[in-house]
Amino acid sequence: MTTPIIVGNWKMNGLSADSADRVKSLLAALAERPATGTEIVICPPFTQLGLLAPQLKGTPVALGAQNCHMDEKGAHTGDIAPGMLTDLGVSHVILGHSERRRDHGEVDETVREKAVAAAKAGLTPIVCIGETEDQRQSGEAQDTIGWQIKGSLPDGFTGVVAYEPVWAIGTGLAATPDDIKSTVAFIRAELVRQFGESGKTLRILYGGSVDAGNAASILAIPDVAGALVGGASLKPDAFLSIVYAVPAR
Ligand SMILES: O=C[C@H](O)COP(=O)(O)O
Repeated sequence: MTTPIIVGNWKMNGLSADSADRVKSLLAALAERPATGTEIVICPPFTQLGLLAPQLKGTPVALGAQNCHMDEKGAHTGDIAPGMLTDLGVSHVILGHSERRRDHGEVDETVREKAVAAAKAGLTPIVCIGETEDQRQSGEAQDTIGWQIKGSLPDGFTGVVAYEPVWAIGTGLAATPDDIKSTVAFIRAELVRQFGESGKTLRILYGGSVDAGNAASILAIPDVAGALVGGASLKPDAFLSIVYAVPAR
């Protein structure tokens, strides 16, 4: 059976005090009302990982990072190796987020190399794919996603795929359930084409303006295993509403 997964991507938000408070609120609520059977991951900025790791140890909330390098160590100023993340107790890493593709020239090939390195270090890679507004308008959404799947996911990939239409990120305009359903069906077919049997079980998340109001309808889509949540993950109540909106399957 597929384990649902809700991932909170804090992006470049969080100082020591507010991060610790946010986690405290999450843990207190989950102690009152456990979300048994759902994997919950929060991905704060690198600067908070070491501080939050002890707070999260032994709790139902796992710790993720927002990026990593593809090398184990070396002369890469300002970068973080996968082993440095596991060393802190990090278990997941987001790779190829469209904001990194946009701001840092991240391309499919580097995402693939990072996914290999992350998995080798014992991290679960969460690889992001999704079309821009221009690609959508020009009818290239599926081609784009198809190429990203081929280019970003390495042989033997066992991580998580996050479908995030770029135009839906941070805009308050989530894709409609019908659109998500058809795109996820396309992604599933591509995964099966690329990986055979194992492509049938890889988890696919949706991300892009998921909030407390739309989570239930998005998470009810049969092949959507969860959500990658940005803005709403900064508000414990909203994030928890999304966690609790995961349907029993
Ligand atoms: O990683 C998260 C996504 O980019 C979605 O962000 P958002 O929920 O703020 O639209």
